[in-house]
Amino acid sequence: MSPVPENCFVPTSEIIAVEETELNKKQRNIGKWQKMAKPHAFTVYYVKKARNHRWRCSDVTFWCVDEHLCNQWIQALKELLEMQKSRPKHLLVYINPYGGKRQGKSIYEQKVAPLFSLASISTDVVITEHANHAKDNLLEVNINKYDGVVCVGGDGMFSEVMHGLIGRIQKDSGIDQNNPKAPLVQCNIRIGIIPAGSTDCICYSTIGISDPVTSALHIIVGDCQPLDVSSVHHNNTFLKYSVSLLGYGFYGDILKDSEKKRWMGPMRYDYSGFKTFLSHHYYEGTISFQPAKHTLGSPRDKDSCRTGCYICKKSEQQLAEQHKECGLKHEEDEEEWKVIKGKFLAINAVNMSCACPRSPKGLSPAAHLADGSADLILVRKCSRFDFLRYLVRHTNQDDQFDFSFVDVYRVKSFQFTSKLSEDNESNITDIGKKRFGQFCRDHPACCCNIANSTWNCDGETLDSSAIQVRVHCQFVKLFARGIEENSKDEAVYSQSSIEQLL
Ligand SMILES: CCCCCCCCCCCCC/C=C/[C@@H](O)[C@H](COP(=O)(O)O)NC(=O)CCCCCCCCCCCCCCC
Ligand SMILES: Nc1ncnc2c1ncn2[C@@H]1O[C@H](COP(=O)(O)OP(=O)(O)O)[C@@H](O)[C@H]1O
Ligand SMILES: [Ca+2]
Repeated sequence: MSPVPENCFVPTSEIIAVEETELNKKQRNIGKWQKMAKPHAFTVYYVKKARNHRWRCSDVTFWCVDEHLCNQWIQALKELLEMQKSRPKHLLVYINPYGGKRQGKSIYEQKVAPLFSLASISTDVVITEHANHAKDNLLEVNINKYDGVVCVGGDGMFSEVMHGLIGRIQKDSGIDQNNPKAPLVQCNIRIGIIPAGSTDCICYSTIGISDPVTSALHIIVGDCQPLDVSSVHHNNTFLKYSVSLLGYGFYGDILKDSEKKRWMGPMRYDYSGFKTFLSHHYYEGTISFQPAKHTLGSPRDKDSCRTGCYICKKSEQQLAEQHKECGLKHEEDEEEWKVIKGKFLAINAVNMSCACPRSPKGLSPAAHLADGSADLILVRKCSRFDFLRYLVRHTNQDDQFDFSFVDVYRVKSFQFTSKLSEDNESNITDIGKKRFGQFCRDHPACCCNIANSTWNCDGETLDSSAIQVRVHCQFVKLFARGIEENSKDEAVYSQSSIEQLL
């Protein structure tokens, strides 16, 4: 029997399974049970909370002499489990075998599949053979027979599955995604993430750790965490959806360089990060945005989004009211736009904190998972030393927004146009541009922008630098509980409380 502290409790919502247990001879001959003629037993598997938001599957076995009483307990506990209606029974799983350190398949088989089978969850597993395999598959599969979709991989793999699901629902509902103002249909099929990628920021920012067993347990207990999603358009063409980082300049350049170095695995981001830091390119452009007046929070808040967050709840209520009023004209279009022109080292729009193992508090520590807004972070041209000071603050407790060259706004929509595309539109000759480009390549130390940067959209590059972005409140749902406050202290478990009842 596993050692368990005295006088503790397990919420039924965190029981994973209950099974009748066959006692072997050795077990029967220990302790007080050896005097029993024929002991009967059952085992309760439950979520045990460890440090740093880590969840583990623990078990405790209860013995008694009375076979009938033992069966009654098994029956009663199984009925309690049956009452947990939000738990998934049948899941569709996509595994990217090439994500991160290429361990997706073994992580799933060794750590996740045994837990799913313990929790009586049946699965259909697809090991992807090429990029977009999962996305294309989701457009044709019979999704109604599943209680959710699980992706094993990184942020890129999550993004692929999310695009498949959202695209499928819009297609089924006859919505044209190319129309930036189209009333999109929410995605109510929950997505689970088993982290096996390079950054795993979506997983880390939604449960507080990047750990496959913890994620599997969040899926099993059937929690639901809504997430804001940004739609990205270029004029009237749909480009992508984003849930974590939409980054131009620094993070766009890192991504572009790192794609050529996939063979390095997750290390490619550190290598390309160092290179991009040294290149110190800045980009000129205009950013216009609509401030998110509906949300209660601000990006400089000291508190961060946690399980049951009241700011996200308030946005949920507002969303429900908006749905009721649907058909009435929204004033969104008439609301004020702020316009900022400048030279930027980085433009980052984040729908969540973007916490990850590299930066446990993330790019915007007070961003909310489901408040219907994104935090727009503008890092203007500054010295290399100052930019390094800014980056280092992502890894310690100091405020990364407390710099004269950094501005942060909470927004519900924004647009960006680079100076180069503005100039192109005003018909500056290409020849002149090429000469300018040549000049700068010959003098790399000058740091000026010889070309546009690229947008990094959850780890995928976008084809266009001029984009229009709109945040859709609580647009997708995850199998997750959010990040729990002091999870270790709250959770206390016991064997003796149940044992005494037997
Ligand atoms: C001096 C150290 C400074 C460290 C600063 C770390 C800030 C890290 C913030 C990371 C935010 C990540 C947002 C998430 C993005 C992901 O969606 C996306 C896709 O993920 P996937 O591959 O799992 O599919 N990932 C990415 O785009 C990768 C972002 C790259 C993060 C690495 C940054 C390293 C920077 C190193 C700078 C080195 C300066 C050294 C100076 C001497
Ligand atoms: N079988 C496959 N072969 C090649 N690429 C794939 C495959 N399956 C998925 N992908 C693509 O790989 C990209 C990166 O995957 P991801 O799991 O996020 O890993 P990483 O975190 O290392 O970038 C995603 O954009 C996804 O579309
Ligand atoms: Ca948000």
